[in-house]
Amino acid sequence: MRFDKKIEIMDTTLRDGEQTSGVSFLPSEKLQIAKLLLEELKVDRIEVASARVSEGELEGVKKITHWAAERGYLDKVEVLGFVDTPASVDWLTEAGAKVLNLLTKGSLNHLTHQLKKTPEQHFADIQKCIAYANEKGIAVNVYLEDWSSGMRHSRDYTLELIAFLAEQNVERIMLPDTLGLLKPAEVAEFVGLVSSSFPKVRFDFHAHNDYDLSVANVLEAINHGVSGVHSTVNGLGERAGNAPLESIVATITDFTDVKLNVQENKIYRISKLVEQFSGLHIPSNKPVVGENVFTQTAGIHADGDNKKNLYFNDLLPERFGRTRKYALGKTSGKANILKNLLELGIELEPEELSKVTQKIIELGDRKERVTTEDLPYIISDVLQNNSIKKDISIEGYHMTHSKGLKPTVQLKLKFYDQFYEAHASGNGQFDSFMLALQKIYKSLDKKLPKLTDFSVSIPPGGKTDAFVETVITWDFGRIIKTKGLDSDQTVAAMMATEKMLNIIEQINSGNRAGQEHLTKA
Ligand SMILES: CC(=O)SCCNC(=O)CCNC(=O)[C@H](O)C(C)(C)COP(=O)(O)OP(=O)(O)OC[C@H]1O[C@@H](n2cnc3c(N)ncnc32)[C@H](O)[C@@H]1OP(=O)(O)O
Repeated sequence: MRFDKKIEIMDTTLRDGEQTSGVSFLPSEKLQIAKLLLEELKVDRIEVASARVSEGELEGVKKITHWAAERGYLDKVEVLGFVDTPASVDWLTEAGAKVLNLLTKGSLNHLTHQLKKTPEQHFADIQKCIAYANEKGIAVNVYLEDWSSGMRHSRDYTLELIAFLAEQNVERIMLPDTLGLLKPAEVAEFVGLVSSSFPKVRFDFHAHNDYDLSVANVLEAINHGVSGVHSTVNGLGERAGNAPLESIVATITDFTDVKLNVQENKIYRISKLVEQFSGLHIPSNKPVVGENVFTQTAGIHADGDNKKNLYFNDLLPERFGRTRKYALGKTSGKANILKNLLELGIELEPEELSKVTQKIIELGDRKERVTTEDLPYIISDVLQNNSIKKDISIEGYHMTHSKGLKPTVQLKLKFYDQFYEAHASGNGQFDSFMLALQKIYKSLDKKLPKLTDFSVSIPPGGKTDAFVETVITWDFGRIIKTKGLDSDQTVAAMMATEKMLNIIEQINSGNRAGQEHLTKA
């Protein structure tokens, strides 16, 4: 069954989302999130707090209601409150809020064991609370807490409560799967039953994700008659969280005929803001907002995309303010690398492209992570290496760096067919390495050039796991510059030094390839 009607999204990141263990938003952060949710993303309503929680919470709600009143959004800002007349309603009044989401007990189990009241007493308390809220100019929606268990185990009570509320001055009845225990088939049955039994009532469905079924359950609830669903950004919420806003927007848009007000292209921005304020990192494979979910890794996929976007589905990244990426690693073929080169505006000859591909595969085998930003460094490294003969190589090293002790390096060098080892300690690891190298060169009756400049750079973006490029300028009467590339700065410098040793060796033996690396002094 499908309903071609409008569905409201009520986002509760600021109330249920904040019930995530360890998450607490500052009042100013709550205001920023509220503004983004209502003004940019354009969700229909937001729930911003539970009543009575704390002074800080009161301050946060006041900030939001003050702003919402100026913008004409007060009826979209909701606060959860309890059946505790007059406390919660008075709290809302002080906070300037105009919509109470009243938490009633939707299962006999919760009513009997937590409130220790009879249904008659509870209904009378609810009636009193609604009347008091209305007297204060506050509209009321009603949560039936633990509604899902109620429908399973105390259905008569739960339906009686709905029938009672249908006669009260309430805007909506909200059906929470408080413990996240429903299967989609049960959502279909329970929502179908209440919406057909009470056709005039507007129902919201509130999913939890304990069995990872929140999104499927939201779709079932929509298909069986609710007029609103609840979400949180990044699926924040107690235990396994609530239905993630980003996923329900994508699935409702693609799998139902329902039209939402939400602006999909703002989803990523708010997801990152909530990630930052909550301190909870978004898993990289989280649908829609995870770092990797629009990244193709396999060479075959990039090839298919080059030919006819063969590996696209309806979840186009641009819908959510994102872009498709092609990862670089051991499963990259040339097609993946071409995609990245295109982005950077770099063109390579076919032979150069093969060499760069080979290098990226090698790095991938060593578990090194390569990004688009690393690519120019890798290209330059591969192309320089390519023209250098390797008569001299660093075969092994052991470096120490400890507090209170001088750094040391044990170095093993291959000079043509012979192996040499030396140990040295200096001012830093690279200095120790150079001193050890000097010892070996001295024993060979050879001199090292003077190091005249040393620069280190990383690709833009400031990642600590980025490749480091070290460029060293050497003076041996003539000037040469060599580069090294590695995720470790000292190793990058050692690689640049190894190149220098080979270039000088080639120049001294009259090899033209070596001459190419000379710089005019
Ligand atoms: C579905 C949900 O996620 S509901 C989320 C509800 N929100 C919150 O719980 C917000 C955070 N909670 C709090 O800050 C506090 O629990 C407060 C301020 C609400 C209450 O604090 P306290 O007065 O210290 O009570 P405490 O937390 O120990 O116990 C809860 C009390 O509320 C009662 N209660 C539980 N549900 C309800 C309800 N729907 N309406 C009224 N009272 C209720 C309990 O019976 C208990 O009362 P008792 O001590 O007389 O037995």
